[in-house]
Amino acid sequence: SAEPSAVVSAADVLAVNGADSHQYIDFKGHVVRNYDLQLEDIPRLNHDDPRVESMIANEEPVVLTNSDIIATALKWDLNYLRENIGPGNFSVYSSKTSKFMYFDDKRAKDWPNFVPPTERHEMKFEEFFERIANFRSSDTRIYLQQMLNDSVGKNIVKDFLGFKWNWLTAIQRKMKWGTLTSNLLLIGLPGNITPVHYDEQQNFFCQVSGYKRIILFHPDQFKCLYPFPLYHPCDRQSQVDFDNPDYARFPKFKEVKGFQAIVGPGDVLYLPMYWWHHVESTINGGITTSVNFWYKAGPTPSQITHPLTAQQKVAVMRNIERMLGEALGDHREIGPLLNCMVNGRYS
Ligand SMILES: CC[C@@H](CC(=O)C(=O)O)C(=O)O
Ligand SMILES: [Zn+2]
Repeated sequence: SAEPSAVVSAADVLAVNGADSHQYIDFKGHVVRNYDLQLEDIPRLNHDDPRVESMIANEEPVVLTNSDIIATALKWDLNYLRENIGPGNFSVYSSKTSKFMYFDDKRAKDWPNFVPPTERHEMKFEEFFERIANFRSSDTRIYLQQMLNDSVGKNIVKDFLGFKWNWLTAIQRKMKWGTLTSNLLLIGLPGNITPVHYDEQQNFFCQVSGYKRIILFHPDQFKCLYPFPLYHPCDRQSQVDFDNPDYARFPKFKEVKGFQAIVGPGDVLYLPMYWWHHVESTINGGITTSVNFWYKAGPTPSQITHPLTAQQKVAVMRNIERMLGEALGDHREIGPLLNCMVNGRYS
């Protein structure tokens, strides 16, 4: 893990997190949480470096620096957004901790002991702006996470149209990705954390303001990250709490190997589908604004070669869980049936 630096400004940490109990380190000038993890750096290449396309083609994460993909959004500070974002409603999540774990509330009814980790509130941008401007470390934390839609003002539309669509569309076509499903606008407080999870879409994660530290794991680390069951509200999210790992329940977490990157204004992280990622707004980087581009996967290749890739094995495991849930008619029967199938026979 990154060596804890000599001095982390306690004032920085207290200012945003109050007297929380976590240790922080200074990673390349950015104050981030200290996790006991083996992390290598993600490559950083200029966006017009010829190696970029082959890394994306090989589904290897890479940070594109000085990218002008969303150059027109670099002026999106909170004042500009308040003036131009429009009259629409925004999904703003609140959390009693620094963590904002995603959950599918439609599934919560099937899990009686499930405690929602966050609450979703609909509010106008003006209200969000006021809450952020007056945030004190004792307040409940908030995180705006809203898909850009046609309710945005004309200046935001103009900025959006100004994104480097010819580059994005060329990559989408070359990589045979599916459609662009959405652009999520993310505005968070220093110290906000999205715990480690994977998505089933290709992602260009663009940093507009502030700094985020992103920890990534290859899809072949599935066995070390113990995702919730597919039918659980927190499907695709790891059960392991990085701040307090339960090594008794999740012993292979000790062996996990990962990567990390800091993204700042103008940086774009290519985040390949099925790659696990933990996202953290640095303590000393100010309010963070990000915009992502989620693309559906392309069609399954007609020729499947063996051995299967890690991504394909994750897709196979998900299909088995999904099919068993349908066949058994009750997600609670999936574990016992799989144990019956594997214990003493394949294990
Ligand atoms: C969704 C929130 C997260 C980003 C992410 O997980 C993604 O773009 O897939 C973050 O920035 O906190
Ligand atoms: Zn994600």
